[in-house]
Amino acid sequence: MFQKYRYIVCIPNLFCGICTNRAHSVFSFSSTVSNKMCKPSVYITREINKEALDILNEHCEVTSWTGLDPVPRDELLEKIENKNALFCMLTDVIDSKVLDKAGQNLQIIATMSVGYDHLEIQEIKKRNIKISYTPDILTDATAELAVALLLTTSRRLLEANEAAKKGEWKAWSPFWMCGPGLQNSTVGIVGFGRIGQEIAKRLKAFNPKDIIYYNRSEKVEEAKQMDAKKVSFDQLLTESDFISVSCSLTSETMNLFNAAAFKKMKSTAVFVNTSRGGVVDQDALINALENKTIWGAGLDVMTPEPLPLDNPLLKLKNCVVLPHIGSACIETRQNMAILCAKNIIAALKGEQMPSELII
Ligand SMILES: O=C(O)[C@H](O)CO
Repeated sequence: MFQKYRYIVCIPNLFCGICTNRAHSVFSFSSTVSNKMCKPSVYITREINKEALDILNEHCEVTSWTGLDPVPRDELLEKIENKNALFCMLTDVIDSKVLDKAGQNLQIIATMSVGYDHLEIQEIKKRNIKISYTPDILTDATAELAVALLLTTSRRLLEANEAAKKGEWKAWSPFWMCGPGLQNSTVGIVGFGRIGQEIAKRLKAFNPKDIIYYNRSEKVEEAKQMDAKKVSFDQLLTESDFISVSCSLTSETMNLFNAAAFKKMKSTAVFVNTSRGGVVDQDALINALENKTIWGAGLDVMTPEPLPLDNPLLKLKNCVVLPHIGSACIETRQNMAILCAKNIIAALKGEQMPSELII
């Protein structure tokens, strides 16, 4: 689309309908007057795969942060100025300060994540900036990780591996390294969206007695396949042997798992969180694990991330901590970046984005 307009000049402070820059005005000239190509600008907050970058480079002027760590705040505030598009990660807080710095040219914020609690949605909407995210393509990878984490926690895989390495494995022993099994258990899923349903589907293969879920709305059709039943939050807490959390972080789910919630759980319960750390009151969880109010926890997400090395969660034997790797399958992450790039190009062309966040 952009190539059509080969000879254009941008004059600041007026409106450009071609390069999509709100602060430019476009005049078409004959080739003898000017051959300056005006491309929209994109800032990427991390290094991404070549396939995704190629899509962007074809149509846009791309600048990126190439450090291994997340882009420093000051760098982001400097580089976002006058950009047309922002390709960001869940590690980047996009608030009014960033948006003010970006100015009126910013048209699309594409986050390479399904979660969007790092975006100040109201501020973004107020400025008529579009938002895209990456649902669906990471569902299988995240569900797979949730199941792996549940089994790692319940069957004490890390503890057992460490014992073997440390020479604590003296002989096969009848009750050593035992943990709760899924067979005949009750599995509770909190947040029965795409990821929650896929977790339930996978866990069904382990022959639990019941699968129950807690969700704002009832998912009658979706639940049929795994014979899952909607229950109240309290019922899920009291009846579940395994609780897997896959809801998004909102004002309603913030600290949903507090001291009162852990108290209602079975002392044999295994708690697994692959959504966001904010859904858990972490001090209450530490207490519950230390006092054996619950049996164990597997966490892919926590507060803050990364977890400081002196955090008690890292010292507890009944807690497995992973560094937020839910969607970390090679192909999944590549596809997430490609989807972000496609969303940006579509938004800049004024076309429908493949995965716009509409809330
Ligand atoms: O929000 C997301 O995309 C996930 O947390 C990434 O693993």
